[in-house]
Amino acid sequence: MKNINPTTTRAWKELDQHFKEIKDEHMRDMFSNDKERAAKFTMQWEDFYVDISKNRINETTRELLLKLAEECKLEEAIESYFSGEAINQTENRPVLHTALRAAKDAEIKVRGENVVPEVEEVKEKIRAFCEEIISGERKGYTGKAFTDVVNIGIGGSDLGPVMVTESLEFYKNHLKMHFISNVDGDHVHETIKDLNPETTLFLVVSKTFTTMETLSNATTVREWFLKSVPEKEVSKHFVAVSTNLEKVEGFGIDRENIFPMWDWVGGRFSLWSAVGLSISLAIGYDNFASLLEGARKMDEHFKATPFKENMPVQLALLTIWYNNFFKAESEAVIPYSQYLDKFPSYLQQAIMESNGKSVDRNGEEVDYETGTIIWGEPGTNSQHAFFQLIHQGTKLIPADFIGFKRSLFGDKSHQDKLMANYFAQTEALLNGKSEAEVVDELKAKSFSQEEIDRIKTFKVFKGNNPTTTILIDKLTPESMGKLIAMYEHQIFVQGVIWNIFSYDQWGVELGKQLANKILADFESKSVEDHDSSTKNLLEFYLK
Ligand SMILES: O=P(O)(O)OC[C@H]1O[C@](O)(CO)[C@@H](O)[C@@H]1O
Repeated sequence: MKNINPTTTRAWKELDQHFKEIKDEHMRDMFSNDKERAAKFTMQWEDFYVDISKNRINETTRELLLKLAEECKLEEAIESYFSGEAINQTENRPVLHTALRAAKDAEIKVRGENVVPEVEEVKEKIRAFCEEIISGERKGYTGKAFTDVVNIGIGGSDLGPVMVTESLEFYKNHLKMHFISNVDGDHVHETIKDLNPETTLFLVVSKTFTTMETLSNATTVREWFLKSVPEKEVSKHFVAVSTNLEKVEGFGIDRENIFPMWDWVGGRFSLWSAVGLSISLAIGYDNFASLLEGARKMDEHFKATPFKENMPVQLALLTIWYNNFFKAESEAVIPYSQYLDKFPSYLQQAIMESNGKSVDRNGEEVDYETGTIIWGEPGTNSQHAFFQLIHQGTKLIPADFIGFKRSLFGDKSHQDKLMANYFAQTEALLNGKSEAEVVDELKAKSFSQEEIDRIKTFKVFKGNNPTTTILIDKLTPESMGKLIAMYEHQIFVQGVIWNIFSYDQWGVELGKQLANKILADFESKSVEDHDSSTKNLLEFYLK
């Protein structure tokens, strides 16, 4: 059976027509014409309150988007996703990050074998290891307890761990965490310069153990370590997380110091596996388990909730509405919590590496837009940086506003100011400010008519800028797990509707191959085999 091109569905055609009817409607009027609007477009589940009413949709839009999901066989796709079918067809693998947080007694089969017992075994290894390191029972080569942990990894082997570790900083213990990702030697040396090898633990994290950045960084760190420590002590200070046990052993890390993972876990969805070892070390295994539990609850919500009330489904359908009908070029994610500083960068990999595809599941070039561009920064900082463009620029930028009802230190005065801004921005983006309002305001400030006429147009805000408000009770390991999993499933739904394979990343391979070629050219000092621009640049660099 051919996979469905979404643009050939009846729902798509109806959405096209519906879009023409609704595209100029102002959300201000939608609200004043329907007093029930907010209630109709709000979803509540556990500690999550998600309000999508400040979006340029009405009930018909929602119905048609749901019809699109049905025609694209979303329900069947979810079943295949969770049951371990090889939905990553270009790599012939299942996509089972959900198995990493499944209940202990769940049965999830990969190639006929239930993988849950093996997952539990690795979790037990993580738990025991973290407890020994945190308590100081397991020590470095001179008998001192560990004080610092360095995670060496890149992409999914870095972004998830660093983002969660920083997001859950409040729950952290005494261990100081460091993350080395970039192959930039300055990054490596800046990180290790003040570390004491006697009390530092290194985690080399690479699913494939072939990634140039991680192997180079790990080699440099190992050499630095061996400058002051005998080689036999490496096993006390270096552990690895990988699927590639032979390569790790080849690097000189003992088999008992390897935490395995599996090819059915995609790098950008791997923080729930042993890739999250740094998270578990930083916040303790019990908190790591709560993070997983939150994600498991979101998995259940996603599987069992009717699509109309289903948070990941509704968020995904909105992105399709803006991306494919409004032709919005990007989406912003604005967390109103400084702890979530790295959340937008984490989502950039999760979303853009997954859905940046232009060939559909039939192997044909798509003739519609896919993958959305994601960017963002925490509020209120971002209000003083790029919000001007969202409010008064020419581009339509739908934005997710993530906030928490309660702060962690309980400073109500700050929390109220932070959240006043959070609510105010979505209200301002919705309503804008009309010319009449601007004129009244200027008159009240005793501006002359001449001055009013001169400046009024600059002060008008058109409004009608869509936002989704994701309001969560409190930032905890569990709510963080739910939040991340919500976006993971949003990515899945987008991929199903766009009819693309979300779980490979062939697009990053070419650059890697060329980097290796150029590295070889540096050695041989021969740069002939390049386009003239690259050749000139290489010559200039080598001079
Ligand atoms: O964990 P590895 O195998 O070192 O890969 C790191 C990253 O490289 C990629 O394969 C490509 O950037 C990512 O998907 C992955 O997260």
